[in-house]
Amino acid sequence: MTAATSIACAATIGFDEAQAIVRKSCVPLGFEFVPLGKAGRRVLARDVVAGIDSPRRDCAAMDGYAVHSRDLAQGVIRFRLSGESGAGGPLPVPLPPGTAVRISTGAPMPPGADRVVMREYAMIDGKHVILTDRGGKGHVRRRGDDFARGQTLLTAGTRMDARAMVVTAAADVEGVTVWRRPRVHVMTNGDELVEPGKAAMQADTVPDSLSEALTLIARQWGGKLTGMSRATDRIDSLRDAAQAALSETDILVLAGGASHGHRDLARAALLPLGLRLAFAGVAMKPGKPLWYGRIGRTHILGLPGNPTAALTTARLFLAPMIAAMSGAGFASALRWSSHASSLALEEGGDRDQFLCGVTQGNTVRTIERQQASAQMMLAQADVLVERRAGVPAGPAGSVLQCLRF
Ligand SMILES: Nc1nc2c(c(=O)[nH]1)N[C@H]1C(S)=C(S)[C@@H](COP(=O)(O)OP(=O)(O)OC[C@H]3O[C@@H](n4cnc5c(N)ncnc54)[C@H](O)[C@@H]3O)O[C@H]1N2
Ligand code: MOO
Repeated sequence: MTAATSIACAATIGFDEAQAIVRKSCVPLGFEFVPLGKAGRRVLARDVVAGIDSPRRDCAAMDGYAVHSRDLAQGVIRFRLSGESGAGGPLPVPLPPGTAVRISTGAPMPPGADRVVMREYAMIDGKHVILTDRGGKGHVRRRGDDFARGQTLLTAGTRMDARAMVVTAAADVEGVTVWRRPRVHVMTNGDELVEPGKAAMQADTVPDSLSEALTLIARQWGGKLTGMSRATDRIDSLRDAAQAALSETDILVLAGGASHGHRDLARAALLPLGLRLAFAGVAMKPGKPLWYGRIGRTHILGLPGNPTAALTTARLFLAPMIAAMSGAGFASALRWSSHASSLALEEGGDRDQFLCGVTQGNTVRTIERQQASAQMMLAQADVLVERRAGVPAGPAGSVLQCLRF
């Protein structure tokens, strides 16, 4: 973290500088061993190494009959049936020449047999089978064909998705070493806020539309929610809620009370708890009041209360913070992609702008009336569109950088 600024002289810094400060400050938290059943979506801190060969023995790739290819080459078509090999069954005995064994996909090949004839090319004739396929394919999977014991199958940094889960289980590995998940506490504040569903009954209240959304973002990016609280616009309410959360929290996210009003007290309330501010105010739109600091080891991210501003800054700061602290890397949450604008673009303003956009194939349309306080446009937007400060106006078709929202 750069030299802490006091609340009184908090300065506005650039968007890139703000991201760089947060990025530098957020490192993985340490690792733990978890069983596979608890490893979903976690990030590997150690490679996954195969504990066995796969397949474990030479085995059939098709249902049919295992034979010596030499017999087929010599023109034998009528084979004496000498038993069966099934996956998970007893190991087959060596196959005498001129005989065939009925075999299932995945079952071990009898020693000596090197060819499977698919059952579609077989006709049973009493205790014999007539095999008519002379084609080139052996239909045998060799031991270790897919992977061999001791081979590295997944490297540290991989997120455990369903595909990684298949590979790990196939490697006969019962658990994995993963990065610890950052514990996140989401705190909103505002005297007007009530639980969704309770506003219609109380005049002048506003449904708290951020608590559940921020919780979801925290979970989506690999955080572990340890608490939610809703404070009023009073210093002691904010301070007490923060203090109660601090001991079991790696990231405390506060929404609201970030700006300059006489009731915007989030930073002031946390100063007595030892808040060291890194920045307060970022030259971005929306999100100007965004602030960040630390209390001891806990990261404190202060989001503006305006809902679209809160969600935009959460996507651009909270998501990569969690990704970095959970081992996936800050940049893994910031994969921008190019889309052609379907509209002509105005010149960029004096702050870096992040607009709500709607993609359609390779094109993107920025939503017309953008407001930090808006909420309905979030129902349509699927990306944030970057418009840097001062960029020149551009015609439709101009390429824009977009981030899945
Ligand atoms: N004099 C100035 N006023 C404002 C400035 C400024 O620079 N100078 N900045 C504006 C900007 S930009 C933003 S963004 C807002 C953000 O202000 P706060 O972070 O202090 O947010 P609040 O005042 O607490 O709330 C603003 C607005 O959002 C609603 N809100 C807050 N939390 C929630 C929630 N959990 N669910 C739903 N809605 C929420 C709140 O009711 C207010 O309407 O400040 C400008 N002002
Ligand atoms: O910066 Mo505010 O987030 O525009 O409304």
